[in-house]
Amino acid sequence: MSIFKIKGGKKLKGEIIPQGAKNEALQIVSAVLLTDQPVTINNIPNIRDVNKLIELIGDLGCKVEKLSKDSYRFTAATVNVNFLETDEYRSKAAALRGSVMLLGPILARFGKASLPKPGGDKIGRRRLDTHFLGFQKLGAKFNFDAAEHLFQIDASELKGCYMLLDEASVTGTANVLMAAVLAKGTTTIYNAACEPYLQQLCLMLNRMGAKISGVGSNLLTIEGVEKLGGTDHTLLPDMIEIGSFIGLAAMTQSEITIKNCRIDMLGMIPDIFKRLGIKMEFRGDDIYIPSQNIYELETFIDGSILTISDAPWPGFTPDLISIVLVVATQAKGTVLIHQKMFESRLFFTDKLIDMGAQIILCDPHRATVIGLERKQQLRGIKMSSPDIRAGVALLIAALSANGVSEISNIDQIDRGYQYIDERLKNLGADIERI
Ligand SMILES: CC(=O)N[C@H]1[C@@H](OP(=O)(O)OP(=O)(O)OC[C@H]2O[C@@H](n3ccc(=O)[nH]c3=O)[C@H](O)[C@@H]2O)O[C@H](CO)[C@@H](O)[C@@H]1O
Ligand SMILES: C=C(OP(=O)(O)O)C(=O)O
Repeated sequence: MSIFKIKGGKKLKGEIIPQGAKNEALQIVSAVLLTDQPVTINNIPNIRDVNKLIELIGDLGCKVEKLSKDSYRFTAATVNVNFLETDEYRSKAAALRGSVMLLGPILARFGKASLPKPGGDKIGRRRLDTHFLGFQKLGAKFNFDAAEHLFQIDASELKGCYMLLDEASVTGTANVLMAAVLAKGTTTIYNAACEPYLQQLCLMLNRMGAKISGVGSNLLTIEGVEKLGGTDHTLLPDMIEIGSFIGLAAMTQSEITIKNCRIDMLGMIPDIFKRLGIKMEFRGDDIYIPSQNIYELETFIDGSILTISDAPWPGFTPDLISIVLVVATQAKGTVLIHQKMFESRLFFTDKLIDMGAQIILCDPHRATVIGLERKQQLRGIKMSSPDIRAGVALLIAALSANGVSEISNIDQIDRGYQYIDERLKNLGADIERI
């Protein structure tokens, strides 16, 4: 497995284009199984998780044509549902969380499916109850084979109904929605996740002939239809990459322009980075971040210490909490970082502490960061990337640090960030894949 070797402390400069969104790609690519007609998807990132899902779709019998470096045409005229029971499927699906979203479309179109435990980051408990309860409400019957660790699902007749999701799960909402578009009658999903990627999925399904209303809200109404047709779809820029690049610019005192950001879809992401004291300008649809020596953390209006926490959309995404935390280590001021959703995403702070950061890990969900205000640079060390976002946070720390760092387990980074070393080199970073 490769390692990133980084010589830190260099200011970077230039323009960077965000990749197509990983977590949107996983929903949208799964949805191609809902129709026997061709679906063309543009702006697909060349990253491990998405490539694996495309491979799985191909293994299931869907015709996959690569039209250009980031466009694919999928035609799922025939699908071999029995492939879901093979060892090959099981080992491939176990490698990525997104594989769980194949279930909704397969149940909707073929009435049966099986599911091994999906993969994804080990960042805390990641329940699938929302998915399963939603399918059950639509009439699916589950059988868990404990010995094989396999769920067998029979959904020969899905019927629309009202459901209140037990939590606003992103992949759970996408999955149940994809099952409901072909169910008989009307389904109402309350407490639906409503982040931009789900909005994109709804818009694409409507273009395919689905009847979904309430897009962008937490109350989706879906009138089931008999059949869906083909469409073209372009993925949004990856908002987590955009946030990561804002953090990178601030931490390394770099002047960076992030191109074509779809700023209208970023929700509160720019505002949260502004609360860290990071200056940025919106130039058309680009975000320009000037080189900044000191950035000062805001306090709350009453003068008390700022807390930054995650919440389901339109709250701040949990996937950027690790990036905010690392950026705060060089800020002026103190901030409490509260990762509410996942209980194992802050343990990487021990590596930042080894690098010289001032952090108190209060409990698995909360860390207080006392900014160094550039009085002291972080120092390069050897470390391993525990999950995708902590991996990038550590990469940002290493790029800002004095001396050489080595980051191992970079598969975790590669699963979500396309050609990251090449793109950072283009900005002037001293990074090598060894
Ligand atoms: C492939 C994909 O798209 N992955 C994203 C997706 O994962 P995923 O869809 O797996 O995450 P969920 O939205 O289900 O939420 C993750 C966990 O947060 C907790 N939870 C969730 C909602 C809620 O209102 N309250 C609550 O406590 C639950 O314990 C849940 O297990 O959404 C997560 C939350 O934005 C992101 O971190 C992941 O990057
Ligand atoms: C946690 C993430 O991904 P996954 O849900 O695929 O593990 C992420 O994208 O930050």
